[in-house]
Amino acid sequence: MNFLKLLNYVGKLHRGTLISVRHYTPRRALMYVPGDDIRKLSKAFTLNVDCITMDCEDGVALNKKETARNTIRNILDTEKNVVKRNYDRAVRVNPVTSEFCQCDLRAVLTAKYLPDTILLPKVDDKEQLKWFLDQVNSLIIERKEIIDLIIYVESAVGVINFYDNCKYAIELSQTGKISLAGVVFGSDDLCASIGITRSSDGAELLYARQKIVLISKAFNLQAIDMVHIDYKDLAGLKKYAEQGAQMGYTGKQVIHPDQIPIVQDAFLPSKRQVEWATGLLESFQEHQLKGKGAFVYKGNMIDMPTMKQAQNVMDIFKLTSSNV
Ligand SMILES: CC(=O)SCCNC(=O)CCNC(=O)[C@H](O)C(C)(C)COP(=O)(O)OP(=O)(O)OC[C@H]1O[C@@H](n2cnc3c(N)ncnc32)[C@H](O)[C@@H]1OP(=O)(O)O
Ligand SMILES: CC(=O)C(=O)O
Ligand SMILES: [Mg+2]
Repeated sequence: MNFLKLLNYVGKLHRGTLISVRHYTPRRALMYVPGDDIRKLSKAFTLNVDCITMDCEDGVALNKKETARNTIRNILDTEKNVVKRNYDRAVRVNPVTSEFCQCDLRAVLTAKYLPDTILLPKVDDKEQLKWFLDQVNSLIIERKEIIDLIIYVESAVGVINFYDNCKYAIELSQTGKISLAGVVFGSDDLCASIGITRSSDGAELLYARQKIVLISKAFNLQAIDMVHIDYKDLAGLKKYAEQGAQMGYTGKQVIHPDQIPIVQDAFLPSKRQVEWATGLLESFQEHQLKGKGAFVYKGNMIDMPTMKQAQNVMDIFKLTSSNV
């Protein structure tokens, strides 16, 4: 059996943990750019980054909210950066509970070219999602495009309601023009919501960090890990990025260009991992044909669950390597 047939075969045995939605947009690094900062916006579009998030929310001062949404609208109205690009063009609007959300949505969703993705911060409950999805669907009802939605978990209430919120957003998005694709862990707002003081090892965030990735994967959603605000600490960033990838996160938020390559490397399986997975899958198939469910590969006992882990590595590699 050749390798492609083998992959199809194991694919039938195990549909990867990742994404059963209509398409997969890699978002290893999701980079914020304040929507009112033209210099940074221009620079962002020259960078090799999976996702550029033009921000209307917390990276923008209260007295610059209008400037930010108008600047983003202008960018969306121009053809530049629309074709021949391999980045996700996203907008983070203000939360539903703010006075700005409706104006942000109107500005962004009546533009000549729609963003690929809308990020909705501070999602606490189903009522907020209902209001938001009604607004979006009414604004883009006549448009051909379908937009990805990414929601934020960043409050005590948001963490508690997270499962129900995901379920509800998926139900609602099945009938509309916006489709839930992922979740962002907003660790800084969560610290503020709970009264957390950050430590160097992040132990105080572990429960929420694990709960968010667990529930996201239960719904086949992308999970995007926390921001590393000490943006000059690239060693610390690498450690947290690799840890997030090990935990099952599919990407991480970044705030500075220097953070991009470290994060994008961490969320793409390495050559060594791909070789390990490829060899394991081949060996698994050979042993299956010989009637052996458990065997030894590189010193470890392998059976079906390890084969599925190897398949995950290959799934992530195939889904994200298109952007490399
Ligand atoms: C918790 C949250 O909500 S996180 C999301 C909200 N926060 C943000 O969006 C912050 C985004 N980041 C930033 O604004 C900036 O990186 C800061 C304020 C942290 C540091 O900014 P600076 O002091 O300008 O950084 P620095 O001088 O190292 O920048 C180097 C170059 O990268 C550019 N740059 C820095 N950050 C960004 C960015 N996020 N996007 C695009 N370009 C950027 C700078 O403009 C500069 O380019 P230039 O020399 O051509 O002007
Ligand atoms: C990224 C973000 O919004 C937060 O950490 O609160
Ligand atoms: Mg936040």
